[in-house]
Amino acid sequence: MLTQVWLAIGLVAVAWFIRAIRNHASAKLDFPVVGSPGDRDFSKALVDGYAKYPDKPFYIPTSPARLILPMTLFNEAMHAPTTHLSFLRNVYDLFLGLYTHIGRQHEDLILTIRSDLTKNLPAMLPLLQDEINHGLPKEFGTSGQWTPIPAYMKMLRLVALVSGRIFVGLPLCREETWIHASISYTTDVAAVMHASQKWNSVLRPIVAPFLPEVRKAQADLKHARQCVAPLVGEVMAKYDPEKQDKVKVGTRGTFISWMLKYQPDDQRTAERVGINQMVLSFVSIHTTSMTITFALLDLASRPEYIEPLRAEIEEVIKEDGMLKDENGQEHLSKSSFQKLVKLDSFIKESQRFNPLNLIGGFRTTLQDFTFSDGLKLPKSTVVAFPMWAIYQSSSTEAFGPEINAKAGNPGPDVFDGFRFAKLRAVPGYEAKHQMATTSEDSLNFGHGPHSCPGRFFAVYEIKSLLVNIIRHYDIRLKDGKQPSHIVNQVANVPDPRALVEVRRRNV
Ligand code: HEM
Repeated sequence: MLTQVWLAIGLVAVAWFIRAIRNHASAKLDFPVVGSPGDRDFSKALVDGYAKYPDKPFYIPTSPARLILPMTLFNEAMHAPTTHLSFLRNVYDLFLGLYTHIGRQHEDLILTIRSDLTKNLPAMLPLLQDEINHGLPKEFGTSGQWTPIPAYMKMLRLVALVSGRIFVGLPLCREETWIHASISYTTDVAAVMHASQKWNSVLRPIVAPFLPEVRKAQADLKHARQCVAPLVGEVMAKYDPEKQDKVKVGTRGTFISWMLKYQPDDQRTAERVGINQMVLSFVSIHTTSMTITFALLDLASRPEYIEPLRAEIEEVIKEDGMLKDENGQEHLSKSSFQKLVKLDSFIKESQRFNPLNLIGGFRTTLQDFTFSDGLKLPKSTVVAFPMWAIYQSSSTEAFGPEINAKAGNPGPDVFDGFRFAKLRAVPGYEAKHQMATTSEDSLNFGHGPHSCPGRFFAVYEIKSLLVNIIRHYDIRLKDGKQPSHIVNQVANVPDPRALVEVRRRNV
C-alpha cells in the first residue's frame, strides 16, 4: 500500500515537472531579440528595438526575458480584464508572493489608498509638513557649514518617517524599530527576488521555502507585525462601521480604521491588517525615496535650477501666506502647492530621465490572449512597454518637434527642468503634463484603471520635502562629482553611495 502511495506521489511530481517545463518552453515566441543576454543595462536595447520595430513586438533577453509590445497595443493591454492580463501576477512571481505577500490581492488596501488617502490629502498636508519640520533638521543637520550626507539613505529615512506619520501616526512613526522595519521589509523582498532568480523557474517553488532570504523576510514581517500589533488591537477594539468614514485625519491609527471598513467581516483580522501595513511600506517607501533622491541629485548637478525654484516658492508664500495648524505650526495649503508649476515640472523631468524601471505596463497573460490586431500570446507570457525609448523618442507627441516649437522646448535627449511647465503654457495643454498625470507619454505611475493609486500622496510628499529642503538648505555635489545610477537590466536606482553637501540657510 505504502509503495503505491509513493508511486502515485512520484507520478504526480513527474507530471507536474513535465507540465512546468512545457509551460516554461511555451513562453519563447518567434519574435526578434534585441540586446544580449549578458547585458547589464538594457536602455540601449530598448531604444534600438523601438526604432527598428516601432509596430512589432520584440524580446529583450533579460532574466526572465520580457516581450516588449508596440505602443499601439498599450491602451488595450491596460484596459484588459485582470483575469486575462495581470499586473499582480508578475509581481507575485518575481517576489515570491506566497511567502512575502507581495503581489497578492489587497483590494482593501488599494481602496483605502485610492479613496480615503487621496480624498483626505488637504487635511494631511499639515501633518506631512509638521513631520518634515521635525525630521529634516535631524537628518540634514543644522550647521551653517557644508556637510556631506548620503542622499539616498537620508531620503529613505525621511520618507519612512513622514509616510509613517500618515500610515501609523504618532508616536509609533518616530520609533526607530518601526522606521527600520518599514524600510527593511522592502530590502528583504528585493533580496528574495534576487536569490530566487538564481534558480530555474521549475525548481524555484521547491527551494523557495528553504532560502535564507525568504526566512529572513518572514522573520522581519513577523517582527513588524508585532511592532504594529498594539495599535491594530486598539483600533480594532474601537471599530464601529457607522463611524469609520468620519475618523479625523491625525487621530491615532486613522489609516487602519479606514482600511477596516473595506474588509469583509470574516477577514477583519489583526494579522491581515499587519501584513497590509508592510505591503503598504513595500509599495510606497522605496519608490518615493528613490524618486526624490533622483530629484535632489539632479538639483545638485544642475544648480542653475535652485534659484528659480526658490523664487517660485517664495512668490507663492508671499501671495498666499502660510497657514497655521492648531499648534501654531506653519504649512502650505494644497492650492498653494498647485501653483508650484516649475517644481512640478522639475520633478517630472527628473522622473523622465530617471525612471525607476526602464519598461512600464508589466502584465502577465493568465490565459491565451489575442489582441485586436491578431497578435496571439500564450498563457504565462510576460509583456511590457518600452518606457525609456518612449521618453527618448521625438516621435512621442510630448517631445516631438511640433510641440517643442510651440513650447520652446529642446529635443528629448536634453534635460530641461522646466519642459513640462512650458508645455502647460501651450493653449490646450494647461491640464496635461502634471506630475501625477498619466498618459501614453507619461508612464512612471502606469496608466489606466490600474495606475498607481498612491501617486497623489507621493507627489505631495515629494513636493513637501523638496519645498522645505530648497527653502532651508543650500545643496551642492560633493567635490563636484556627478553621481552615477545603478542600472540592473531594467531596474534603475540611484547609487546609494552618492553624496551631496548641504548647508542650513538663514531664513
Ligand atoms: C514616486 C513614487 C511611486 C511610483 C513611481 C509608483 C509607481 C507605481 C507603478 C508603476 C505601479 C504599477 C501600475 C501599472 O502598471 O498599472 C504602481 C502600483 C501601485 N502603487 Fe505606486 N508608485 C509610487 C508610490 C506609491 C505610494 C506612495 C503608494 C501608497 C500610498 C503606492 C501604492 C501602489 C499600489 C497599491 C499599487 C498597485 C495597484 C494595483 O494593483 O492596482 N505607490 N505604482
